[in-house]
Amino acid sequence: MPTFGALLKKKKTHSTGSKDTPASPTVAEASSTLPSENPELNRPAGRESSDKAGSAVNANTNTSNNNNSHSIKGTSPDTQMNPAASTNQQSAQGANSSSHHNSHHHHLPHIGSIKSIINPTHGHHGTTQGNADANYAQTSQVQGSKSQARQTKGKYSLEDFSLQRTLGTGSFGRVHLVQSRHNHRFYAIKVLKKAQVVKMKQVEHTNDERRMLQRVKHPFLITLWGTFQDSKNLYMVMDFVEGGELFSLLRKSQRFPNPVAKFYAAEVTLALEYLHSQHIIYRDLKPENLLLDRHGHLKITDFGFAKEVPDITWTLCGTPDYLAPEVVSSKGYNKSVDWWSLGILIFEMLCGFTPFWDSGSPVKIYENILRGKIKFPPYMHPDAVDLLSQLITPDLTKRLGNLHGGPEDVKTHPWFAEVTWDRLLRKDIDAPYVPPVRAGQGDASQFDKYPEESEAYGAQGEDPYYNLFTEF
Ligand SMILES: Nc1ncnc2c1ncn2[C@@H]1O[C@H](COP(=O)(O)OP(=O)(O)OP(=O)(O)O)[C@@H](O)[C@H]1O
Repeated sequence: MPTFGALLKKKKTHSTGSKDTPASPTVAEASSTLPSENPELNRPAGRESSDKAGSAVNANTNTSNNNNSHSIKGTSPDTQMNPAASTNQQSAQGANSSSHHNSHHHHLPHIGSIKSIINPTHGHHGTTQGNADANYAQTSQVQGSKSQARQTKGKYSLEDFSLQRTLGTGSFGRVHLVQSRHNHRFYAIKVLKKAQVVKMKQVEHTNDERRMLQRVKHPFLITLWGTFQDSKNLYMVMDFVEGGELFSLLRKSQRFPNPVAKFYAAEVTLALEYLHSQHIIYRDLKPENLLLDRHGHLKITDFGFAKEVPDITWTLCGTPDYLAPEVVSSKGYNKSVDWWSLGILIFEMLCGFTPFWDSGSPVKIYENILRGKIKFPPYMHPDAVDLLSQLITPDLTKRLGNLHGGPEDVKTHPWFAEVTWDRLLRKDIDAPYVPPVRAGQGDASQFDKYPEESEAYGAQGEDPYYNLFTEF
């Protein structure tokens, strides 16, 4: 078993660049906006893009242990409000972190005292947003892949926001907490340096990220409100997911009790089911990319590797620990890779380390993946062992999720027996851990602190990459 210290570091995303097979024509730019979007601010502006992934989440329902008291009439206290919309003002206190969250701190958060998190009898006080999600859930099943894309291109500009602290950094830039100058709500803006994106051959992935995020709408996926760009950077405006990364919670907890892991795994399963129904493979599942909203529900962030793939693709990308053997050995692959990664995620949540981890060396990890031997610790529930054996299996004809029954096979596995899937989708089940955040205040205390950069955004000037990010 790896030492705990070695595991505190975040896992790096890897990519060989954009070599995917040509995906089917991407969804056309939206012809209509969502009803909640405010058309006020449709500026013909530049574009921005973002790349790579990190982790951020956001959520929108009240649960019985929700301590938020900040509802604005008629809306969820959460986000789901167009940054440009002028609405009732919330207190515009500057965001800011007070208590820095120390990821090396080993105290256990209050997740041990979970009520039966999967038990539907606990639960629920849906807010407006929660109901909106529920409505969505119902209609989405019917509509299948006919979802409407939000209009995101060139929708905002830097002047619409006041920039606050850095929430996280990635390979191409950083993510900032920002406050809308219009509705005074808080958002997260991912800033990507174009030069860095180009240098790392991630132009196609960055454009894909924007396109995929624009398309998706699901309770457990981050919402992208808009994108823009200046001569140096691409910008993506997203919900601010206040509760921090699942990664931090997991490292503090060392490992999750069986029902806690089950709760998070179930929410991820629903998100994967949805993405796959849209013919999108996610390809970068890991706790670093799962954010907790203020109520403790998950939001998957970082669509830097998400791809529309009707059939198969070949790119080597993702994070070594989580790669399926067919990716490592450069065979064509499909959505089955996400089910493999779900297995790795569940393993990591239950054990505190990934099954193929090996002194942090990607090459050794790849060897272990191809060898395919997993040691399940004795404390792992037999149902979990059975599920993981079926997810983390190199044989694509045997991998759960990739069989005839599709995601249903995963959802009906005995390990998930107590999960009431429809209620979970409505966020009608209390999360096992509610992050201690001051809701709606731009409270970034759940995020690590990062040194701020002095270079100002919004530079005018020549843009050598003007033709590469036209969708932003
Ligand atoms: N919507 C959000 N709300 C709150 N925090 C966020 C949000 N999006 C991202 N973050 C924070 O910023 C970090 C970096 O974001 P992200 O992973 O998307 O960037 P990246 O450039 O893709 O990173 P990487 O190179 O690791 O893939 C995340 O780990 C998370 O902590």
